[in-house]
Amino acid sequence: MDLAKHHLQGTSAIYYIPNFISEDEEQYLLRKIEDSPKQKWKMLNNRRLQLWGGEILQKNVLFRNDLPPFLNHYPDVLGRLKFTGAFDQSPHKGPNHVILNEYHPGQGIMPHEDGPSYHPVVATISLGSHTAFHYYRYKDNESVNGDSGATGRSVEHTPLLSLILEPRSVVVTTGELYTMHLHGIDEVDADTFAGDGFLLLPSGSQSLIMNHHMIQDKSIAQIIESGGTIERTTRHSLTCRDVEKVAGGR
Ligand SMILES: O=C(O)CCC(=O)C(=O)O
Ligand SMILES: [Fe+2]
Repeated sequence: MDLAKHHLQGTSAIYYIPNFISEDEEQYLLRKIEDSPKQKWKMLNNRRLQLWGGEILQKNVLFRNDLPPFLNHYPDVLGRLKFTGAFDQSPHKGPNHVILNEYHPGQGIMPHEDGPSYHPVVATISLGSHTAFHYYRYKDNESVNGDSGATGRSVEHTPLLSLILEPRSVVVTTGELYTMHLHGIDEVDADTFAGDGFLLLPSGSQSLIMNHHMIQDKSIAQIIESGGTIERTTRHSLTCRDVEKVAGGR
């Protein structure tokens, strides 16, 4: 696959591929997720998740678990990701770890960095619903005191860049956007567009959707261009990465 064809212009290091999986594959994956044992879910305050491929327990080392067949046999999304070439420079030449996140409308994920356990390439597949995904910059020379008393760096309020992720798409983030910036999803029920590619943020300001010209879903594309609101439904995302260090060395 020619990854360069999917490069997001105006960014150093983002690739966006619509319809990375088919509708049948999406339904199959959603069924497998629904059928997964209840105890696989880790409950967080405002989201639940599952870890596949193992757990990162100490010193950024992955203690491996088998990946489920729906990731590496049918529909083999991990093989397909390898084939894009995005992971050619990573130690295992492909993702060995997947986080499944579930977001109901109104749920999201605070701006964060993914940290040093992973090779700095991340591929995220969206299932079931679109979402708006933001990258943020740290503020220069400014720190804040967090709840734990730890001093952190404060984050710019307005995203550096924003994307709409369609169901069945994959977004690949590499380089500085991964290593120096943060990413997050606002906790909103719906996304409202001002037209001409601009998203209205909860703060009232606007952010240009950088991939608006790459959107394949006609109704989503039309609302992004002309203005309007798209309700979110439940979204499942598969965040696929290569953990560099693996217990036992493989
Ligand atoms: O659900 C997403 O698209 C992002 C998830 C994420 O950033 C993470 O799990 O670290
Ligand atoms: Fe993340």
